[in-house]
Amino acid sequence: MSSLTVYHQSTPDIPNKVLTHVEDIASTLAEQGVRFERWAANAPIQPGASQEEVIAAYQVQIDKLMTECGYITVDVVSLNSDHPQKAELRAKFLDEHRHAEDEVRFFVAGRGLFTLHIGEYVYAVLCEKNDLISVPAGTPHWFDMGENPHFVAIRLFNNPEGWVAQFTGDKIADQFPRIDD
Ligand SMILES: CSCCC(=O)/C(O)=C/O
Ligand SMILES: [Fe+2]
Ligand code: NI
Repeated sequence: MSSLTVYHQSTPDIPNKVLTHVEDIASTLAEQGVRFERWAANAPIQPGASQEEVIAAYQVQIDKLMTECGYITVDVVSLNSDHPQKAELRAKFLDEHRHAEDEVRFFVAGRGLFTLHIGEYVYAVLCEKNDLISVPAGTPHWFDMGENPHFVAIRLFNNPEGWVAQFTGDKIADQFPRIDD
């Protein structure tokens, strides 16, 4: 079940609130400029599926986002627990970073935990299959896929280079809960 847990940055052990209804998650995140929507990811895609397979299965949804929002690049992160670089990839995304463009991710299988650091608050968004999230450019955040990743996310970018991150150097992510494996 998708969820949103909100903390003050000084109390990583004590959530201020935990939301599980999609409308509550979406409205709370919208107050911070974050888009969260429930889409339909009905194609039989499994973690480990190729980028080509995933893009072909979701071309309609990708075209809609590209046309509506002006994204120009798309790629896919498709990981299962057999991936040989799973530990390195986990560590990279767990380091707090920002992007110069919106972070747009459509989960079409599995799940992952995005944690956003906005002002003094921390918003941990457990995204699952069917969830679309768009985090505004410049928002410090990190992402946990767990020790045994199991997800497929379509990523859209408004630059030709695709994934580019500026790491903040802040080790705050180490204090906050990670995904339950
Ligand atoms: C869920 S897609 C992989 C993670 C990613 O692209 C990112 O930028 C995490 O912050
Ligand atoms: Fe990111
Ligand atoms: Ni699954």
